Amino acid sequence: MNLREQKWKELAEVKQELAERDWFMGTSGNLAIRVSDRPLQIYVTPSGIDKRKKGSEEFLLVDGLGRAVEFTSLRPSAETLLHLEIYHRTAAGCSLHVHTIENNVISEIYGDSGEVVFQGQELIKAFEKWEEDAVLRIPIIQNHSHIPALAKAFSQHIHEDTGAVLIRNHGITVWARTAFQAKKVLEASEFLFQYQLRLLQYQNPLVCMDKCNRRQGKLALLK
Ligand SMILES: CSC[C@@H](O)[C@@H](O)C(=O)COP(=O)(O)O
Ligand SMILES: [Zn+2]
Repeated sequence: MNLREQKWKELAEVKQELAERDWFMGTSGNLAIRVSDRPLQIYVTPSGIDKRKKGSEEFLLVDGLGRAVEFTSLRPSAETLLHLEIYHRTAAGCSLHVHTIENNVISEIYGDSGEVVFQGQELIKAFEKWEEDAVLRIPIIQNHSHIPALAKAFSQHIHEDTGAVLIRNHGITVWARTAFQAKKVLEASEFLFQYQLRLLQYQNPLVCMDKCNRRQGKLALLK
């Protein structure tokens, strides 16, 4: 198996696992893997397709500017520029983007603070943070519809070979050295989001109800 085939297989396997988790609702999500460095080439998912589908059109090869390297009728993911920011700035080998209810709700609850912070959670170790009092900060950026603006805002938070950024009411993008590690970071992030939401529900049921009632009150006033 040559390098390209190997990278294709690696990304296809992760894609299959994320599909089994139902993390590609409504054609959302996009994935990429580094194939070569000089010149930079990555496999990325095509735009607008159902990422649960398997076959010969799961990925296309693009260059460092996001242009298809070989003749194809497929369009690269609309968010290819975000993936490229990662590969230009770090030694990451794989990047994954998914929309889930949990990552969207967390991004809305903590969006005004610009980050969601975790501490004292075992799964922080998935981010290569091993100290007992380690703090994990996941930045939350605005969801600009202009992709170059989104990519610029996103790039401000790419500092290491492993990382994660939430895009408010949109989804999460994670990256790491290998496809396996990127999947690990993604799963750990989603675990932490689910935990945090469950905790908030138990700790603040009255606050939740109050907010809900106020919102309903507002809606009633609008009618
Ligand atoms: C189906 S709307 C979601 C898209 O706007 C986008 O956010 C997304 O994740 C998938 O875009 P794509 O161009 O298919 O890679
Ligand atoms: Zn998206």
